[in-house]
Amino acid sequence: MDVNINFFYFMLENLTSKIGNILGKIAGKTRLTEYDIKNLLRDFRKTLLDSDVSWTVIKHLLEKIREKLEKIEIVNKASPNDIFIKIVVDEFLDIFKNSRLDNCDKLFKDNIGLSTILFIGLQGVGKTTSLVKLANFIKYKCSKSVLVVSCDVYRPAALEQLLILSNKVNINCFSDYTITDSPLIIVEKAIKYSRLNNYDFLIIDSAGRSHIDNSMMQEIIDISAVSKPDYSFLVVDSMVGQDGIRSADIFCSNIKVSGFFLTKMDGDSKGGVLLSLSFLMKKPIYFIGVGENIEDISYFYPDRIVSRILGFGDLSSLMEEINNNIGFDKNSSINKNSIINFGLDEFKTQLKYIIELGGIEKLLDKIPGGYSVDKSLVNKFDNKFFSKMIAIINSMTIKEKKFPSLINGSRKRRISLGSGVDISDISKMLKYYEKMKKSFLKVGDEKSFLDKMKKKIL
Ligand SMILES: Nc1nc2c(ncn2[C@@H]2O[C@H](COP(=O)(O)OP(=O)(O)OP(=O)(O)O)[C@@H](O)[C@H]2O)c(=O)[nH]1
Repeated sequence: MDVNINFFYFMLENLTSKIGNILGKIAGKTRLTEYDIKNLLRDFRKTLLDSDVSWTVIKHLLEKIREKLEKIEIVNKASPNDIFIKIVVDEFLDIFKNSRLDNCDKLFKDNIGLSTILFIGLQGVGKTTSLVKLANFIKYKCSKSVLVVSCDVYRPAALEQLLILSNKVNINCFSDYTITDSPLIIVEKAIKYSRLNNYDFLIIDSAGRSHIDNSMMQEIIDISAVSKPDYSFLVVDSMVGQDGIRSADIFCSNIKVSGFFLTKMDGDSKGGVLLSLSFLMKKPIYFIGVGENIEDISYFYPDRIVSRILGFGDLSSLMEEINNNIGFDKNSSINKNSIINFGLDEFKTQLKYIIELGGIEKLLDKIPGGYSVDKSLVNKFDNKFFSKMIAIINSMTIKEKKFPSLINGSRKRRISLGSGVDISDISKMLKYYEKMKKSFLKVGDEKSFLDKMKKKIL
């Protein structure tokens, strides 16, 4: 198990995080001059802009951070780096203070009678998928009965999509209405049906439009008036940047939105939209969507998003995923013996982990600075590449796997025949293995900035 930690250190070793670059400029200083602060904030502004944080939020943050930096006397062992990070993280977490809803399943577990939840949002943001994700969450995690209904009368495919998705996870979908029924009639019928059948939750999918217009808004206001939702979740696509903020503003000024469901957080989203939404709308983020599957729903953990925005990656989620998928203990320490005994069988296990965790691209997405890694480099290390290396190792004898230095030309020819790969690939694989082992040993000794940051985050 210890080897796993070293493996991730190996991944971190050659990467630089955005914040790491900024802090590099003040490393070793005992105090910050006015000039340092000016430069620090200028670089930091760029980091925030790159992370899709809106200008109003940036201005607020820079002001607060400047104030604190100017006031702070650097005492004892605290370095300007540590102080700067602490101030920034505190400010970010302050913006997310409404969103610390770790126990929001309690909200659903504690309901009495019928509760209604309304899903609203623009077309294609992931409304229907998120609605079924939440229905599934409430049914299976909170042990409550759930009915879903679509009142999108404009697109027959909308009902069909909801039916298909909800059937997949055995969630009941209300469809006892005619095509001439208006959205309000459908909602009234669904509420009546839910009450008669003692459902705990009714989740309503409203029609999405490509842009907000008056008739759409009026329809949602009317649905909201009829269904009197206990929660109205505005679904926002985290990839859309500032457009998401503008539409959220219009929704929030017209109807009572309880909070947000941010989708597609598994994509290239840099997290800034969440910060902007939280600051500008002053409403909590309840859930995030982290994939296309129904199980891909997560509570919103502010600290994880903060580390993503700052370019530290999403190490906590990554470690949790590893834990869930392969029983990895994040508290285990680096053990030199396990690195020294790191043979090709252990190497194969690491390769399998990468495949199980969704490939190198998914991993990079969550480690510090990972998103900034050259994509063409990432493409070279796709799952095909890892599977090829596994096939090579599978064609080796036990002795060869333990003592790879035994693998000479004739052994390579035999392995090449057995695994169906070129001899050059075997040499490449052995080189890669040696490099990884060396890095493990080296990183095991180092206390680099990223090592320290990793500990702070985990
Ligand atoms: N990667 C990823 N894809 C998602 C996520 N949530 C939804 N999607 C995808 O986004 C696309 C649109 O999702 P829908 O649920 O149809 O979106 P919608 O808002 O209901 O769309 P309309 O019904 O047209 O208004 C689908 O391909 C979903 O699989 C997510 O968290 N991650």
